[in-house]
Amino acid sequence: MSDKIFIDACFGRPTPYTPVWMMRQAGRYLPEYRKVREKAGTFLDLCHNPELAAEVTLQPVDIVGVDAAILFSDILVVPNEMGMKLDFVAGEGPVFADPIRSREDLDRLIGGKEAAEKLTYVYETIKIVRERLADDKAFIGFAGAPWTLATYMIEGQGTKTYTLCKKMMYTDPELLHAILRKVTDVVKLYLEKQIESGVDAVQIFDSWASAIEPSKYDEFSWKYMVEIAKYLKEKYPHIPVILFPKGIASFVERGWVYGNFDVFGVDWGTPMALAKEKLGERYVLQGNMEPCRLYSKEATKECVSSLAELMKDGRHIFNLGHGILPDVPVENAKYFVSLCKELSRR
Ligand SMILES: Cc1c2[nH]c(c1CCC(=O)O)Cc1[nH]c(c(CCC(=O)O)c1C)Cc1[nH]c(c(CCC(=O)O)c1C)Cc1[nH]c(c(C)c1CCC(=O)O)C2
Repeated sequence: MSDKIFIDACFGRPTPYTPVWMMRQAGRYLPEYRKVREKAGTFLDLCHNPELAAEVTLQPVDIVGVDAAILFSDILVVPNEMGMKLDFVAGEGPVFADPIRSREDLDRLIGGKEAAEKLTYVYETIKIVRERLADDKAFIGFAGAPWTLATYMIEGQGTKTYTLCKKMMYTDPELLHAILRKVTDVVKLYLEKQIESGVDAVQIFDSWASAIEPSKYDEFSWKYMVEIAKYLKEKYPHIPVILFPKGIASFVERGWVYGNFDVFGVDWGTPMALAKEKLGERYVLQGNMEPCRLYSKEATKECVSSLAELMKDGRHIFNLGHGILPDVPVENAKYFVSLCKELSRR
């Protein structure tokens, strides 16, 4: 048993209630976040400032009452430290000025240990949070899945069609694999360093998993996530690993998911009952309320009640099925968190 119910839940141990946190819980829906963000300057300035990044990491624990803090940073600091210049353009999201289009572009990037060692501000943030976080709360570190990171590195920005990375998938798969290999090797060391700096668990976000057709998903994404998980589980068996591939209900349906990790993050497009039937004995399940339900207390209650009933035997962690949106009323986020605890109390 751990002093943190989130960690017990990740390992499927009995807990007094089902723990809850929200993806993207440190962010713009909180006025306290917006205040710190203004003081810091740009979004990247905030990521680079350990004192302020630690402050916003802790905000949702204090304000909303979640059972775990998630490191405040962004998945894209990794390619940024590999040498790709990153900007967050207001209204447009992240932009890389020099996307990868060739082997030469890739070869220019820093890899392995050298890249992982440049992320010192992240490790500093973790050390500060560790000191300030209450003993009964868990601290989650994270990274982007190699595929999701590669989509930004190749396209140069967010995309709805993924044309350039999918063109590469079918016309030059060796180059795409070389990119994924280089990113995978950095992410392994990056997460290892997060663990050494003090996080209690890690989550890998494959937010754009659904862009890949099912017969290619394993080859271009999942196997790299599983490789990272295996590396971490062999070295740190006591640290739960959570994998979140968004939009792969068809795999869940076939019970295809494999790998040595602890928690499977269920997105909002996959029915939790299906995930429970197909994967619930092998993995603890996290999720999966549709984030837009947070706009309505009635819609929130309807979902939390049915999740609590379905998962009343445990092996569950409450979360949204993707990130919280910036204009959700804070009061509704608090309501969600307290309802999850209340309705799952054993
Ligand atoms: C795809 C992705 C990104 N970043 C992330 C993902 C995977 C998760 C997901 O699918 O939502 C992960 C992420 N980004 C952020 C966190 C912080 C921790 C948390 O609270 O979960 C985490 C875990 C902060 C952030 N990352 C970003 C913000 C907003 C920046 C601001 O304050 O202006 C925050 C709080 C910026 C960001 N970062 C990214 C985009 C597309 C954007 C712009 C869109 C947007 O604004 O939401 C890339």
